[in-house]
Amino acid sequence: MTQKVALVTGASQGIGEAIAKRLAKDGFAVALVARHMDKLQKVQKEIEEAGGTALPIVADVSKRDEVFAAVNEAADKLGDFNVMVNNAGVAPTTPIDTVTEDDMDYVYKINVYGTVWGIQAAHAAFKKLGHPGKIINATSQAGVVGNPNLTVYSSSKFAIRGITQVTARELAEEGTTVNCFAPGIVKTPMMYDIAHKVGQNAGKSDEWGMQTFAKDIALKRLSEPEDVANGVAFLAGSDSDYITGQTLEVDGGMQFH
Ligand SMILES: NC(=O)C1=CN([C@@H]2O[C@H](COP(=O)(O)OP(=O)(O)OC[C@H]3O[C@@H](n4cnc5c(N)ncnc54)[C@H](O)[C@@H]3O)[C@@H](O)[C@H]2O)C=CC1
Ligand SMILES: CC(=O)C(C)=O
Repeated sequence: MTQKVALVTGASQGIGEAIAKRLAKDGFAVALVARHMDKLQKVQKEIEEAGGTALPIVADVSKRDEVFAAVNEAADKLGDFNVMVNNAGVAPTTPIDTVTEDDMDYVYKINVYGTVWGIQAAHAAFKKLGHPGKIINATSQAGVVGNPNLTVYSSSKFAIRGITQVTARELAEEGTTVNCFAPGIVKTPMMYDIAHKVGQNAGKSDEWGMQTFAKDIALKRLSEPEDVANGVAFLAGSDSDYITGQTLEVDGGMQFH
């Protein structure tokens, strides 16, 4: 049997890096996409040292042609295309009165447009290869319940859940599933940046900022990137074949619905 191929965007650090490493461990050949080759090559080396297969590809997910080129390169060089993980995202802190047109363009072009381009490119590859696949999008607990001071980010993550539901219905006939994962408060550069701003505004430490988010976690601990990768591994594997259009919350029990 040929090796299945997954592409993970935002694979140079944080949650994307953990997902890429987990999917490689599960037997996927993994295309690693982000904007900086040196960081991707570091992740590639670690995957290969652990016995996996990884291909670094530089692309900006806000650019449609770059996302299509990345998917095509992954399919050509790795020999198939089965799973697309639209994980790349940005999360500036934006209290409502400060929101600018530039904030809206910046966040929506990466988080929302990037997800749409990723779904389109993956779907085109599945059609060309003549088989269905799995598309997995990053939303957030902040895309399930609005989070203060994150108007732009939170709303972009609500949009991703909407796009997931719509495309799950559109692609179901072909056997392709589309789901999202909703992390909680994960120890990554993104979350430490948000915590830093919250702490700074209150004249307190980054750790204090982190705990303001963490206080509502039922399981009483912050998330490791690997906690999220475990959920994504389930959505990428055959045990989730009968699940589509859903949001898998991997947040230690922050949001219940
Ligand atoms: N860290 C957290 O607590 C949470 C994160 N998430 C979501 O999980 C995903 C991953 O987040 P983290 O790993 O924490 O973020 P991070 O900031 O640590 O890493 C983001 C990754 O995306 C890449 N990226 C950013 N813009 C890009 C672009 N235009 N083109 C290609 N790659 C780009 C970065 O290079 C990096 O590899 C994001 O979609 C985020 O919104 C959701 C809930 C909580
Ligand atoms: C960054 C994020 O997704 C949060 C705070 O849920």
